[in-house]
Amino acid sequence: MEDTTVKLLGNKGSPYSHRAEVALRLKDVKFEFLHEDLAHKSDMLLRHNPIHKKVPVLVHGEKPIAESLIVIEYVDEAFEGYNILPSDPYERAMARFWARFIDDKVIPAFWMSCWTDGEIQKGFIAQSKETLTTLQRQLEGKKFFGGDSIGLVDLAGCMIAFWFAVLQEVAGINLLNEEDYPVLCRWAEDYCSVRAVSESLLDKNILVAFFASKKEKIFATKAPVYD
Ligand SMILES: N[C@@H](CCC(=O)N[C@@H](CS)C(=O)NCC(=O)O)C(=O)O
Repeated sequence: MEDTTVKLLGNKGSPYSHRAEVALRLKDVKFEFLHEDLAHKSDMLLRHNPIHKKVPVLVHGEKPIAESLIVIEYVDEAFEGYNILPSDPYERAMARFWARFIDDKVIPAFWMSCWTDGEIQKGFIAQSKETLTTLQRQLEGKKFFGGDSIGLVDLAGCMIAFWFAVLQEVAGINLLNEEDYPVLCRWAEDYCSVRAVSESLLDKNILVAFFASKKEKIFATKAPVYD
């Protein structure tokens, strides 16, 4: 008989892992969450994602799927129920465009704004403000990027909705705030209160403590630190 079990190799502290987990919860897929300690990766992770060695990896039966945005699309296509991507081809293309914009532009500029200082930081803060303003414009007149319910771009933006507040608190900056980004902040609250999302999130204080304990190392390397 064909193996149809679903396993998610993930880590609750990872926004990329969160994307995959919420996708499965939205679809009501029964899955086993296999926690990965990223300082000591399991053989299963290394075997299933030998190229990037990162979470998330979805394992459907014997088949591994890596890279969070690809996992979301796979989950949307492989399982019935909730539609994460729009059915209209143009709308799908636009959702993919904005999800990529978040990964390629919004996250890197914000991350570097947190872990640099002086003139270099000023440059990243300017970039970050521009990307957040551009993204906020996409939300005008809508509850979620996906419309009335969350979709691909909302999942892609989970780091903005939850992790950015943690990072800026630890870094001591105040980039994403109510005054400058009222629409994004309202969206962040709405996103975090969707059940599939809140069930997947760690307590914010745990994340603050985690990043605070790694602050100097991250500042020095500009990269996430897992050990
Ligand atoms: N582009 C990847 C990024 C995934 C990623 O960066 N995962 C991190 C956790 S937040 C990871 O597993 N890092 C382990 C490592 O870099 O060694 C995706 O979208 O899935």
